[in-house]
Amino acid sequence: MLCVTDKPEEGNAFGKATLADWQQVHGRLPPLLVRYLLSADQGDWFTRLVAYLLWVKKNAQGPWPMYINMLPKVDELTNLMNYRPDELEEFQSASFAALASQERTQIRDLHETLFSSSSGELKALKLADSLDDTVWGCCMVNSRGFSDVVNGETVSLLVPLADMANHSLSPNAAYRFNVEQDAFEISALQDVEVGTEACISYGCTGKDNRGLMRDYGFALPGNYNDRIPFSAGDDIASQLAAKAAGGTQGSQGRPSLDGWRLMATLGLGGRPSIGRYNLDTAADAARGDSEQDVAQRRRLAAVMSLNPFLRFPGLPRPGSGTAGIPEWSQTELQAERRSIDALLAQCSSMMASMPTSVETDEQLLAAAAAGGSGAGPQMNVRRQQAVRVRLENKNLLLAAQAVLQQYADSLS
Ligand SMILES: C[S@@+](CC[C@H](N)C(=O)[O-])C[C@H]1O[C@@H](n2cnc3c(N)ncnc32)[C@H](O)[C@@H]1O
Repeated sequence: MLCVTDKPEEGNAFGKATLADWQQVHGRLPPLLVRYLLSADQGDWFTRLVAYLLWVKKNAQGPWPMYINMLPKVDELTNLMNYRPDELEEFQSASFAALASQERTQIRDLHETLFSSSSGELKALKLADSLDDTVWGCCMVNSRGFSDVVNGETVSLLVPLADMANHSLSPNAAYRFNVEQDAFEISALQDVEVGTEACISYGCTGKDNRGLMRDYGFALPGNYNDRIPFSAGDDIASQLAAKAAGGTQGSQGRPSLDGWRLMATLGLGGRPSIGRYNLDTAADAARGDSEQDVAQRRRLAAVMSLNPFLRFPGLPRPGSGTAGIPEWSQTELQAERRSIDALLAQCSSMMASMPTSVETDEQLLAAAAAGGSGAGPQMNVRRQQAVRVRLENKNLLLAAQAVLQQYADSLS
């Protein structure tokens, strides 16, 4: 394995000693690389592990060439930093495109200042002849690196073969560094049937699909952390748009929904804390891969997206359904309906801003999976992944529309 630590100085379990052991087995490393790997103040664990991997890729013998050959090639990587500008359009999302180009800029800087064989600080090591080499190394460490805290020391590792385990919201296996055995272990958390995939948790349970795409290059169907970017309607752009459209949004102001009534209608329990409704418990109960769990997580993410617009009159109210919620006057009812309509209109306009339909996206993915020509010759792995992401974004909007419609129907 390749290992770097946050405390590489002598005397720590995984610093100098580990590097010395590695060299005994696999051969000497150049002094410049050893100095870089052991200097805590020069670069963080991430850049040190990338440097280590890039050197191993080009130079190490023994089992390393076989491992490197098993790793995906740069063309196969779907991490956001690897997207080209024309491929970014496939996300149909300004926020994914913005994050991707920010990532690309950062990686170009890192390449030029550190890894580049012609200009970087480590140029004598000839680690990266092109930007693609640096992108590859960074994506590998981002998406395949493990980290663990052992005796107070944070270790970051690349562990051949162990890094084949995929991420699951309901993992049946877990990893740890076993200090007594001096071994990295993946062990089952439960009985695992023959033929069942062993999955671990990447420890990314709080990441939305943008974060997952940035770090790993995949997105989760029904990611509970995803949020619809509803506008409060009080920013200048919305006010101007509302004015141009006849002033309805401006005159109505920020949408506001009765949180108690909405949750009772949707059959959701829980209560708000620190001004924010929390559905983590319900999301925790729907961590499986079944369509039902995916749909439930989307619905919960849709409700959580409405959080900024929820009010909870008469806090604290026990979660006892609609019982005890006072009758509304016609004026109050109309105000509530206007807010629902305003939020539904935002869903429709976000949906309309994406050029393809759910059906088209599904057909494109089915054609790509079947390997037919329906997806067109341009449908490389990054484009396919972007289509999956935009389809997920649309499904989240559909879930929000369903939630809002259910609430609207309950008021009539
Ligand atoms: C550590 S590797 C896991 C093994 C990987 N399948 C392989 O051998 O190349 C991490 C990569 O696997 C993929 N991956 C892991 N978990 C996934 C999941 N739940 N859904 C889709 N792709 C996943 C992503 O491409 C990620 O960057």
